[in-house]
Amino acid sequence: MEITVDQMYQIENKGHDMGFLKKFMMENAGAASVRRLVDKLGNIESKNIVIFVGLGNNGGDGLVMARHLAGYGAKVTVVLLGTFEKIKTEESNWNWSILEKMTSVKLMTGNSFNFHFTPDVIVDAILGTGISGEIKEPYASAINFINQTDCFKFAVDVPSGLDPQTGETANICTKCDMTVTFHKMKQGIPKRKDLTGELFVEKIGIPPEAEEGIL
Ligand SMILES: NC(=O)C1=CN([C@@H]2O[C@H](COP(=O)(O)OP(=O)(O)OC[C@H]3O[C@@H](n4cnc5c(N)ncnc54)[C@H](OP(=O)(O)O)[C@@H]3O)[C@@H](O)[C@H]2O)[C@@H](O)CC1
Ligand SMILES: [K+]
Repeated sequence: MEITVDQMYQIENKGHDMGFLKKFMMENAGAASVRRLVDKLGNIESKNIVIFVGLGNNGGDGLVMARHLAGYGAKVTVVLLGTFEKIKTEESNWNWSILEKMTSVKLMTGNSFNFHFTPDVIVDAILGTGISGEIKEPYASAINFINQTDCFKFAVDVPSGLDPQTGETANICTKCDMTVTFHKMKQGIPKRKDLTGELFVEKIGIPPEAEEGIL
């Protein structure tokens, strides 16, 4: 069953109100994403993985992935597209503060994408269901960088720039090899397999009762 983005937000909020906090959903989303990536790529030890992170909860999922990937021995670089004071949500902030204590993950902020290595994998955790309008900077430059780099590209929830409700793209959008979306498929995403690559839906622990009265 495919759902609307609005239904997804209602289910997420109801689950949170039941006591299954968004930070737990985020943890499960990031962990499930890493499992899919490892299933696909096999041993990722010593692989260079760059995670582009937006300031909303899509970015938060990317921060969770960073911690899990470091646990697999990958060389992880996180590029926060802004400054940490501008992170929008409590759960993303919480995950950022954990990474600040981890020397195994390299943290970069701002809009310069000068790496002293070629990424093996890029994780696109820039924009998810919160997208609206034309893509602004520095997100647009990050999306351009991703599209110009030759490596495996993984989209968290939806390729950034793709509207998960309509399947329409903004002025710019990442083209990915794999996408993992959460809880249930959103209506617009499967219309654009050309941008999602292999597409999976992962459960993230939201109680089915959170759907009551919504679906
Ligand atoms: N559903 C679930 O159960 C769960 C969902 N989870 C995850 O949360 C994600 C949704 O998070 P979200 O609501 O924080 O929105 P998100 O996509 O991060 O974007 C908001 C940010 O983008 C910005 N922005 C917007 N448009 C822009 C533009 N055109 N150009 C530039 N910037 C733009 C906007 O900035 P603003 O316009 O407010 O200044 C704001 O900073 C969802 O996709 C999934 O990955 C999981 O954690 C687990 C549970
Ligand atoms: K994304």
